[in-house]
Amino acid sequence: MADRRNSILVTFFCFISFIYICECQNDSFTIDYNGNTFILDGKPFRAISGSMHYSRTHPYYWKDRLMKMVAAGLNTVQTYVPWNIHEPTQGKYDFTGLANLELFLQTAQDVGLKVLMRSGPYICGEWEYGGLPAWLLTINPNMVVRTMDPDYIKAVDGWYDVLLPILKKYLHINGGPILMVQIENEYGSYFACDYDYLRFLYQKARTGLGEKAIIYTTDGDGDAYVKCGTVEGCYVTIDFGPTSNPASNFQVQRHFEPKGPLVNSEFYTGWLDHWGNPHAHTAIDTVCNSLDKILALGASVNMYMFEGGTNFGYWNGANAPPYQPVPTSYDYDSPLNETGDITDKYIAIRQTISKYQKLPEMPIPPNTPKGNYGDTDMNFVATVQDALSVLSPNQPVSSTYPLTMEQIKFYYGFILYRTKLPTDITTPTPLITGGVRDRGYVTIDQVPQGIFIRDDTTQVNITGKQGQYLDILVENTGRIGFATLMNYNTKGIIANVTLNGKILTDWTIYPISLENINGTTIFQHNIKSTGPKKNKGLQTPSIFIGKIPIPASSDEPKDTFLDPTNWTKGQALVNGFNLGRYWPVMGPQVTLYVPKPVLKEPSKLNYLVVLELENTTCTSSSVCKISFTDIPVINKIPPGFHSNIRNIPEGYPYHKRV
Ligand SMILES: CCCC/N=C1\SC[C@@H]2[C@H](O)[C@H](O)[C@@H](O)CN12
Repeated sequence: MADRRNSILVTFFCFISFIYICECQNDSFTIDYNGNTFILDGKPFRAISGSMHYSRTHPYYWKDRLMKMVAAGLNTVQTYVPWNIHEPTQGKYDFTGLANLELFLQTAQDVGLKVLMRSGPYICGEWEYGGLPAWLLTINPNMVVRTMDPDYIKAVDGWYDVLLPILKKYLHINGGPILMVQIENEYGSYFACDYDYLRFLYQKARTGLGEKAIIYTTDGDGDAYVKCGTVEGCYVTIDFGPTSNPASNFQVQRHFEPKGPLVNSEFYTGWLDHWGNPHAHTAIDTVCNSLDKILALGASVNMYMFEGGTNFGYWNGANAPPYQPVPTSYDYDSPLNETGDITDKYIAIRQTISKYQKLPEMPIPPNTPKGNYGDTDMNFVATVQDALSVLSPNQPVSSTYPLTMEQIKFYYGFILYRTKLPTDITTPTPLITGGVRDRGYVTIDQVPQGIFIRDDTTQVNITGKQGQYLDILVENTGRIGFATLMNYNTKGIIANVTLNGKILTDWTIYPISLENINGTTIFQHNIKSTGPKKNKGLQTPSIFIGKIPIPASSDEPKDTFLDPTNWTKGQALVNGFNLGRYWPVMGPQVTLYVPKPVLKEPSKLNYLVVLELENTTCTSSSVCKISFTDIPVINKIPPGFHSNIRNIPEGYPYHKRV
């Protein structure tokens, strides 16, 4: 009898122990330093990951892109948290629309992807100011970001108090999809090498995320980079592209992590663009041959980018020196193109992965249909000056000398500086400024005189009469997001303006909000304008509006592309959604991506609003056109280049990246 009781007790104990072990292994993610691998829920895990930035894809399409990543054999998605989209003004937070972080994390979990979370506060990524909020510059324009600068640290501390509880909730060890959290970004590439700053971030993250969370860093594959890029407690990972030898690259990681999983956090499938340079291109074979070697080593790898997406609005960043803004398209020549379509690079990468990982038994989700809507008649509304009642409805700022955008707490897009000519100027006279960031469109009583261009044109010769308006419409084309010049990022007019050597004073400053213009406001305000004036090959910066001719059909609207060919440079908004900047004369990007969800069904009016800064074929009396096409062009060969970049021939079922 006693034996029977004991055997039942032993069986029961074994059962309880088994349950306990299983429970402990569920919701666990650890590093096995002896096995050189991650352990996920008790089993070895190798991340096959791709980068997609939620702030660069319309949330309507997040699931589409993530499902395509699953279909390619990926088990993980990597993404950045852009601080500036979440805290647009200090102490005010936004987690909606493109900034809906929790929806993105929930969607990733729903499709079965784990997440590598890059929490910042700095993220680089060719994003505006590397993700840092521009209001930092109002606290102290001489702030040295990414250091223990007290003003910077106070702002980071406040932001992490908001962000970390969200990330903790979504950690895998708490039932969410996040496997591990990166702090900072390639910090070893930054001049400061401030270990106290890294320790602050690490301690803040450790406290906020808990003892079990894996916190890591990413740096370029060089000992000097990693030495300044990481700190005790963080797991070291590196990044390198497809043209080097993975085995030797990983030796750098091994210098700092003798044991543990090999991780390439950014395996470049393509590269970034700058306005005026040819579209980046990395050959498919180059990418796949190197990926094959990385996978053969048993390493975890994140493909940067897997889907690049778009810098909507004013969110593009810039590099320097020389100052080079990044285009609206963040296509990155990546496996999923800017609009999330399958490319032949996707097919080839999927094939490579299939050698190491059983592909899911699911069809590859199809490309989204594209709408070819033809020409939109664009009607002249007003010059910027004549539309100020709508574009800048609040009281303008008056100042003896020009103030920066940050000084008037207006951070992105356009700002108009106005003063009056102090005397008659009968012969062309030099108007000079050493500090317009980044392009300044000069008019005298709305007659174009020329353009100030950062790092290029600092003098414009003007003529005019005493008392006429001297206007400078300044475009902030994106804050620098990499290296030392990040600390020189104020925008607008940042130095005095002189006319014939004399400092001009008594300025009136108008922040410009293009979102205020739509199909009703222009009638409500009964804007009157004498029409753009033309001079020196330029015309007064002007607003145009048109109704997009979407046919009445049950399968409309669709994704489409705005083609501003015959226009020069400006900004485009559809139904108030800021698509981004266009600059077809410069390239490589010509068309702007219009995601389907920003369009209304055909029975309703879809308005296109354009600010054209330089010139068009139309005037106030003639209607001009902008077409909506189903074929993107982002690889125009820019002036002065004779690149061998091949056009992307269109083809079903996917776009060819040859
Ligand atoms: C040679 C410059 C290296 C700077 N690092 C870059 S340029 C493209 C990518 C993205 O910016 C990414 O956000 C960086 O982490 C690494 N990287």
